[in-house]
Amino acid sequence: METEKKTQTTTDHMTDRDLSEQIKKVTKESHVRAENTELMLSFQRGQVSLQQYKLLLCSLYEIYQALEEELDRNSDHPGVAPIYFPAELARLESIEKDLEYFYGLNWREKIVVPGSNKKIQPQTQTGTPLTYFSRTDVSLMIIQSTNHSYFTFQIGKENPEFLVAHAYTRYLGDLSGGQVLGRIAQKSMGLKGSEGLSFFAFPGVSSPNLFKQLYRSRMNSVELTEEQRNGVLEEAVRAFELNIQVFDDLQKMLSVTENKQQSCLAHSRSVNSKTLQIPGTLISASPLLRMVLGVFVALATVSMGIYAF
Ligand code: HEM
Repeated sequence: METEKKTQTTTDHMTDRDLSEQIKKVTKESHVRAENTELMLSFQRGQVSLQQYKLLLCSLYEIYQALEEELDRNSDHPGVAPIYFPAELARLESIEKDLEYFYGLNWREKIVVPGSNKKIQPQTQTGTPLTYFSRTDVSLMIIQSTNHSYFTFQIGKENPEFLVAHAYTRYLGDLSGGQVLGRIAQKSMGLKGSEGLSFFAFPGVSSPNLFKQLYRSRMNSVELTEEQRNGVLEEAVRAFELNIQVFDDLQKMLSVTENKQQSCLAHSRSVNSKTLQIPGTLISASPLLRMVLGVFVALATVSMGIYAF
């Protein structure tokens, strides 16, 4: 892009007083931890499942909705204007496209919640660790994402100059490791072409590397007092932590769902329930399907009994 070329030269002279260098340094350790979350390791091993990816998209939807709303609202703020690149970076629409691909046209109804977010907020305002499980796994996830949204909203209102920390963490990550992850995800899930993978595509960015250079130089052009600069650096570490937390919780949620499904089958307890719940999807279990499952479980139990005998 034209803008990329124009500012490229300015990035050759970075100093360790540059925000882009400082932010990279202070988040280095968090980056390693983010890379080593179970979810990210699944990606790197080429073992990401459709279920993991779909849940990740739901979380990202919440995160980018909050982030981009705040960036848009503060786009004229001197701390935001230089790093405001909606045409090149905005992810919300592409995530919506992917969610529509996986969940269908009425994906909003299926992935549940927002709307009730606001009522849930007092829970998160205290910064209480999100350890409790709510009614469904999906709303649990939304509560976690809301935690992220809450922080973004709060800083957008009180310290818009801190938004650069959140924007850096997500967008530069998406333009770096994210590019490789997109290709891995496509292979591991056996997706055709780019369907369901819009999140990873940046049609407005012809060269991610050049664009990252431009972005860094814009970050460095933001004028900050010493106190604000320290605040931004702290916020960046926090942004990484929030991402790690979302990934960890998402993974925990998946194992809870898997366990639930297993115990559901093992004990054939679905007498009263007409649905098998999988985050974001409700698979209706018809009476016939339930009967077949029941017979299957009974046969398995009998065969195990015979084997043990
Ligand atoms: C599988 C997981 C990941 C891999 C393999 C990965 C890999 C990479 C690589 C290779 C770079 C380029 C480093 C450089 O240019 O010096 C990078 C940069 C970056 N990554 Fe990641 N990453 C992963 C996860 C994440 C996550 C989860 C986040 C944040 C939520 C993130 C945020 C960033 C950021 C902000 C940068 C830009 C650093 C800078 O140039 O200042 N990464 N990542």
